[in-house]
Amino acid sequence: MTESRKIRRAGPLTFHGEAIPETTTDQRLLDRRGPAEWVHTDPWRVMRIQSEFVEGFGLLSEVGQAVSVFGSARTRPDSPHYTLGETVGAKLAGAGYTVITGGGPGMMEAANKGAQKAGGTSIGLGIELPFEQSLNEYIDIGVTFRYFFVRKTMFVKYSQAFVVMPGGFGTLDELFEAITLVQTGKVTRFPVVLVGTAFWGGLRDWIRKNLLEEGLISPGDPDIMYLTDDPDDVVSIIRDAHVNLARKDAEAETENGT
Ligand SMILES: C/C(=C\CNc1ncnc2c1ncn2[C@@H]1O[C@H](COP(=O)(O)O)[C@@H](O)[C@H]1O)CO
Repeated sequence: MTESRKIRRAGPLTFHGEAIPETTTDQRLLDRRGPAEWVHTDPWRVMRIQSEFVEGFGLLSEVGQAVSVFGSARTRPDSPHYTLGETVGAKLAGAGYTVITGGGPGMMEAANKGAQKAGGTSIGLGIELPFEQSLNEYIDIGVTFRYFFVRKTMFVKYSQAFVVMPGGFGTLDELFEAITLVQTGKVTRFPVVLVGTAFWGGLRDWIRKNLLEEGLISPGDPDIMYLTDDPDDVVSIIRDAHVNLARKDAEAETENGT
């Protein structure tokens, strides 16, 4: 009778005889610490980035129709802009939209507050910053990201419109990212509504004069942005855009015979 060769199965792998490792996978994981520098390397960061996507998708994938509201982190609660942001948040919630913001103070807080007080769902997608900051107190569901670009993906993927209140560099970054995505056809069903004609009118004029007249954008591009002062308009612009898109979808389906 021949002596049977030793065998080790490790997950999908099978080792025989001399090929059997000295330790098991669990021993290598649990039995010693080893050096720690690798947690500060890019390959490990990729894993952390991946886990942020996983957490974000997991948290937000069951959220219904949602609108992201952007605006200054510095607006004070006694500012008329704050009151306007609160009203916009409330109107969006009243129309059945979940309100998503950056979860911070100022206009983000205003929109979250309005949405929550109106009985809607209020979400904050916070960002780790060099200084201590917690999510504002008007958030039902919150997550804090390490990476700006992961967080930006969440705003775009899980909202059906962007509302942009008065703000500074961060707000402008979010606005220009949104209109670039629409301009390049990366998102196709996405109204971008700027609230505050006195605040935003100058930017729209500048875009028309300097970008359109110079041929740096196409004639239809300025129209990617809607401008209004009226919170009711915000809701109807978004609703109408979605109704039009649904109608176009239905027409396309009929044409394709699907
Ligand atoms: C400046 C202060 C706090 C910053 N905290 C923020 N928390 C969450 N999100 C933020 C914060 N700052 C900027 N953002 C994002 O950019 C937009 C606002 O930027 P702006 O430069 O103030 O216009 C906003 O929509 C966020 O998504 C001190 O309190």
